Amino acid sequence: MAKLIEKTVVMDGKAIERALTRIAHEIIEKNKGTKDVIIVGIRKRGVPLAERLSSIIENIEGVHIPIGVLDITLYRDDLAHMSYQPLIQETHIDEDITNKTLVLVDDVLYTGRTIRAALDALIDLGRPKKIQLAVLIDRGHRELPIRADYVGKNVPTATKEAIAVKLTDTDDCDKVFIGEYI
Ligand SMILES: O=P(O)(O)OC[C@H]1O[C@H](OP(=O)(O)OP(=O)(O)O)[C@H](O)[C@@H]1O
Ligand SMILES: O=c1cc[nH]c(=O)[nH]1
Repeated sequence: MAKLIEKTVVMDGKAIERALTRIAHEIIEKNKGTKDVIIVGIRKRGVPLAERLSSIIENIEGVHIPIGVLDITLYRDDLAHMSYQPLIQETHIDEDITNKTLVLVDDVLYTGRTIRAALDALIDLGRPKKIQLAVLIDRGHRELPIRADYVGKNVPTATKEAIAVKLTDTDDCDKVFIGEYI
């Protein structure tokens, strides 16, 4: 199993908090408020990011935004290996998504395969009015015509590198670094 070595820290906890606060404002602005907005986090780290966005929006607007969860696993040898297949494990969205604005949230956007699988799963559930995408990091290297509406930080990377997002909810701290497999 390849080991990921930390090379460069690209966001610390403060930077992550500021980026999420900006994205929360952008979501409110783009949707002219929060009516009919549901935030859907992709496990694993998209879920705490979705919760943080929902709570920031609630602080700004005084409105609770419902959260849904998609569990999608990528089958592959390691992150440097390009051809992997996303598999939908579970979908938990309590609300009816018909005519709603869904904001999908993930930590890293890379090839776009996870988001394509997420779109398939959401469209199977019903007919949302629109689906938007928020990611903490866009590292480039798309293999599908997918782009994010809200980006915390664009981080150009080499394919041999990997982005690691660490969040206190799932790890020991809040930080994003570029690493390399050895
Ligand atoms: O654009 P893509 O090429 O699909 O890559 C992005 C996905 O890869 C990572 O998930 P990972 O499989 O590492 O799972 P994790 O979220 O549990 O860390 C990341 O969280 C995204 O979901
Ligand atoms: O570098 C990458 C690519 C996909 N997913 C990650 O979490 N990091």
